[in-house]
Amino acid sequence: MTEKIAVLGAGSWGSMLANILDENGHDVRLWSYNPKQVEELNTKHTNSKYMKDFTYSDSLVAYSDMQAAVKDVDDILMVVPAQVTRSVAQNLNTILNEMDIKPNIIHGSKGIEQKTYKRMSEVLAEEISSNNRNGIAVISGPSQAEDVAKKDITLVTAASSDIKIAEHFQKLFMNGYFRVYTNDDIIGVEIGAALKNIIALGAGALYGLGYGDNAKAALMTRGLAEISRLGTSFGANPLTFTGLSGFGDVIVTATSSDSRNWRAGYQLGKGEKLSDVVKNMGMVIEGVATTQAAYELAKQRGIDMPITSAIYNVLNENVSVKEAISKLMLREGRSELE
Ligand SMILES: NC(=O)C1=CN([C@@H]2O[C@H](COP(=O)(O)OP(=O)(O)OC[C@H]3O[C@@H](n4cnc5c(N)ncnc54)[C@H](OP(=O)(O)O)[C@@H]3O)[C@@H](O)[C@H]2O)C=CC1
Ligand SMILES: O=C(CO)COP(=O)(O)O
Repeated sequence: MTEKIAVLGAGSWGSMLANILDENGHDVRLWSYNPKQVEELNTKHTNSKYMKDFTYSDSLVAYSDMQAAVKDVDDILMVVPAQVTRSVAQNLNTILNEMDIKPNIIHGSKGIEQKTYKRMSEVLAEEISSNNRNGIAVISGPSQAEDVAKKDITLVTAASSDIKIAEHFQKLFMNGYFRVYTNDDIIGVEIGAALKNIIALGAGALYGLGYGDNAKAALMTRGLAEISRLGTSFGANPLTFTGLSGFGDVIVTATSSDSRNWRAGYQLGKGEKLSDVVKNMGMVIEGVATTQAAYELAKQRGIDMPITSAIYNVLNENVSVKEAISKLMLREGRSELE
C-alpha cells in the first residue's frame, strides 16, 4: 500500500518520521515554514540545524507551501512543537476547506497546551473540521530521533480511539528497525508522552547536581506514579503507563543525553538560568511549557503531583533544585500505593 503523506514540521522528529515513511515507499511531502531549510533539504538532503551528520533519502521532497504539500494526500502527520500545533492546524484547516480530500491525521508531538490544558489530538479535533478529515491518531514512544537516524531498534505505539485508524498508521510506519504497536487509549498515550518530559527535566537536574542511580530510579518511578494518577483521572487505562508511551519513554528521556529535556535539566542542575538554557538549545524543550500546564491541571483537579510541583517551582518560582529536592524528601511519609 503506497500512500501520499504530508508531514508538517521538519525539525528533528518530523524530518526523521518523514524519512521513515519515504524509506517505506510512500510519496512523502515534508513541509517547513522556513524556506532556507526547505532549500537545504531539497538540494543537499541535510537538515543541519536539527539532525547533524544525517543525510535524508533523495526521494524525500520538502515544501515551503503548505497547500502544495497537502494536495491530494491520504494522510497528514503533524510534528510541530505542542504550543504551536493549534495555529498550524488552523492554517491547515483553511487550506483543506478549499480541497476535496479527507485525510487521516496523526501527530507526533509531546505536550499539553498551556491555558486550555488540551491534549494535541483534542486541539486537532477542535481546529480541523470533521468535513476535512478522517480519524485522528498519535504516534509516541521511546524514540530519540538521533537513534532512529542510526536505524537503532525503536518501538512505538500508534494510538487512536478508533483502532482501525491506529492500525492504518501502524502499517504505514512499520519496518525492520521501527516497530509499531497499537493502543486505543489515546488519552493515556498522549498524557504519558507529554508528562515524561517533566521527569526528563528532573533527571537531568539530578545528574547535573551529581546525584546517582538511586536518585534517578526514585524520580522515574515516583514520577510515573504521578503521571498515572493524573492520566487515570481523565479515564486513561493504567496499563498504558507501564507501556511504551509511559515507562518506555520515561526511561529513554530520563537517561539519554540526546534528550533536549534531559539536557535542559542538566544545565539547570549546573546552575544555568532557564532563559539561557532555552535560548541556547535552539530546539523545542517541551517539558518547560508542559510542566506549567500539568502543574495547573493537577491543582484544578486536586491530584497530588509533588515532583511536577517541585519542577514547576524550579522553573517558575526561582526555587533552587537543591531546595526543591530537600522539600520533596522531607514531606510527610505516605503509602507507596496511595
Ligand atoms: N526529537 C525527538 O527525538 C522527538 C520529538 N518528539 C516531539 O516532536 C515534536 C517536535 O519536536 P522536534 O521535531 O524534536 O523539535 P525541533 O525543535 O527539532 O523542531 C521543531 C520544528 O518546528 C518548527 N516550528 C516552530 N514553530 C513553528 C510554527 N509556528 N509553525 C511551523 N513550524 C514551526 C521549527 O522551526 P524553527 O526551529 O525554525 O522555529 C522546527 O523546524 C515535539 O513535541 C517533541 O516532543 C517526539 C519524539 C521524538
Ligand atoms: O520524546 C523524545 C524521545 O522519546 C524526545 O525527547 P526530547 O524532546 O527531550 O529530546
